[in-house]
This record gives sequence, C-alpha cells and structure tokens, in this order.
Amino acid sequence: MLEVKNVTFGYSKTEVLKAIDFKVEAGENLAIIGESGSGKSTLLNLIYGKYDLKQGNIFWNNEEILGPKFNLVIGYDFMKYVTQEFDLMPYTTVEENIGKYLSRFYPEEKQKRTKDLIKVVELEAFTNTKVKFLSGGQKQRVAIARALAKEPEILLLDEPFSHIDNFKKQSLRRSVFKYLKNHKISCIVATHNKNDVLGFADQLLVIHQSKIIAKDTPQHIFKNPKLPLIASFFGEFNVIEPYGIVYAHQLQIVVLSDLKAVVTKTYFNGRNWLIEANYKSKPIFIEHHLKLEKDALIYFTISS
Ligand SMILES: Nc1ncnc2c1ncn2[C@@H]1O[C@H](COP(=O)(O)OP(=O)(O)OP(=O)(O)O)[C@@H](O)[C@H]1O
Repeated sequence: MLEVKNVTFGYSKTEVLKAIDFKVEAGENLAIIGESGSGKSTLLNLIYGKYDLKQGNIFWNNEEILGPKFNLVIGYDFMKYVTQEFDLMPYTTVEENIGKYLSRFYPEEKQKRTKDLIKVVELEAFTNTKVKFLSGGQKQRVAIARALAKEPEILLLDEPFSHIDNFKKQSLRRSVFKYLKNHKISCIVATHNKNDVLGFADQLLVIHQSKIIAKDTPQHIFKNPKLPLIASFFGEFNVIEPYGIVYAHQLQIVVLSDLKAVVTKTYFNGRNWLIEANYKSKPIFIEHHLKLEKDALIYFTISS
C-alpha cells in the first residue's frame, strides 16, 4: 500500500502542494486530476522520490520513499514512472527497449515477456523497428511497456495516452489497465482526460489551489461535482439556481415548462447536438437529439 501522509511541498517559498494525504491499495487505480500547473506531476515526482520532502512522509508498504539526499540513484525497484518525456534508446528496436532491463541469462523468458508486453501496448507490427522511426504515440506505448517489463508493484503514469490517436486510445487504455488489474499492480494516473478515469479508476483525487478538494470514486464525484471546475472535467455543464451545477445532459427540452430559453447556437457533437441557449440573459447548454434553429423558443426541465 502507498501512503502519502500530510505532504506539503514547494520548489521555492510558494507551496505547490499543501497537506496532501491519501492511500492507494495494492492493485488499486488512482486518478489525479487538476488544472494545468496544479501540481499533479510534482506529486508523482515526490512519490517517485525525485525530491526531498521537508514536510510529510511517503511510504510504500512501510518503506519510506526518500529523495536524492538519501539515495544516490533516484527511484526504487518496486516502482516505475512513465513521465511525459519517455527517455527511450532511439537507435535500438522496440523489442530491445522493452527488454533492456530483463535478464540476459533467461533469453527465452525475456523474449516471451517482451512479446507479451508488446501485445499489451499493441505494437506487434513494430517489434523490430528502431525507436527513432516511431511516432510520439508509438514511443509513449514503448515507454509504458518498458515500465512494466520488470513487474513493478506500483506504476506512476503522467498523461499516459496523451500522444496516442483516438483510433487506438480506447483499446490501448483497456489493455493497459486490464493488465495492471490482472497483475495487481497499483497505479497512479495524472490526467486531463475523463476517459482515462471514468471506466478505470477506483478512486479519483482532485487537486485545486494546492489542496485535495475531492477524493472519492469517479462515479460519486461525477454525480456530485462540488465545484464548476470539477464538472468541467466531465463535460458541458450549467450553474442554474436553485438547482446548482447541472450537466448539459441533465436538461431536457420539452413541449412546455416553467423554464424557457432562446436558442443562440447549435454544435454537432457526435451522438447529439449541443444547444447553446439564452436563459435569463445567460448562456446555458443542453444536449438534444435534434438540431435546432437559431432564435427558436424552447422549454426545458432539469433531471437529477
Ligand atoms: N522543477 C521545477 N522547478 C520550479 N517550479 C516547478 C518545477 N516543476 C514544476 N514547477 C511549478 O510547480 C507548479 C506545478 O507544476 P506541475 O508540473 O506539477 O503541474 P501539473 O498539474 O502536472 O501541470 P500539467 O497538467 O500542465 O502537466 C507549476 O506552477 C510549475 O510552474
């Protein structure tokens, strides 16, 4: 189990993180969200032992994670970190990069393990390609596979699928997170993408103004967003008194109701249309199955 206990940290006098406290069990998937610059990568770096802590402690199964003051080489065998930089060997193949840290004394095992991991990140067609010839997204997949090669107990992922195109993203996410669950590897994922969170995270942590402002299951946080900032992570939303924060999909256009608005713009968003309308002189957003004309008068209700 990972325990982050009351960690406060700043690069200078300004504190980037304040009183951060949470636990991650073996095999658990924890997602961290927050605006750009809110401290997500800093927190991953602290967990990895990249910096010395002045306040608070971090433990993995009772072993304290210590920074460079105490460790000549940063990091621990039981933990791997896939940063936004990847840090691969460009002149060697995908297979060699992934197998780099596996023992040469067991060539058959090494080959099988590398092959299995290439499959997890769906790079079979590039096994023998030199990394320098890969795209950014393909390199990101090699970095994930390499981090898994020696079966870490905990994996830190910073924006793990950010470079991967939408054609691949869904199946790759399922494949990687399934692998982690099946092997009981804990993981902490810093992300801006709700799709990295909703179907996969056991716990979601929201950082805002240096502090944890929400810590719960993604389902609970999605259904009860405490702040517009949290709702904005999940999709289009409105703040309508006395209802509070309501997502665009919670508004239904009906034949008649007490709530009326005038359509100002319509956006196609795949399954539905997003209707922008003027309600009490403010813009609101409604998901609707039909395109509506500008200036149309609409009535709507709000569901919980
Ligand atoms: N090495 C560093 N030295 C000094 N300040 C830093 C350093 N790394 C990050 N910061 C600052 O710390 C704050 C948090 O940065 P961090 O990279 O942790 O945010 P983040 O939430 O991961 O952002 P993003 O979502 O854009 O990746 C920012 O104000 C950033 O400028």
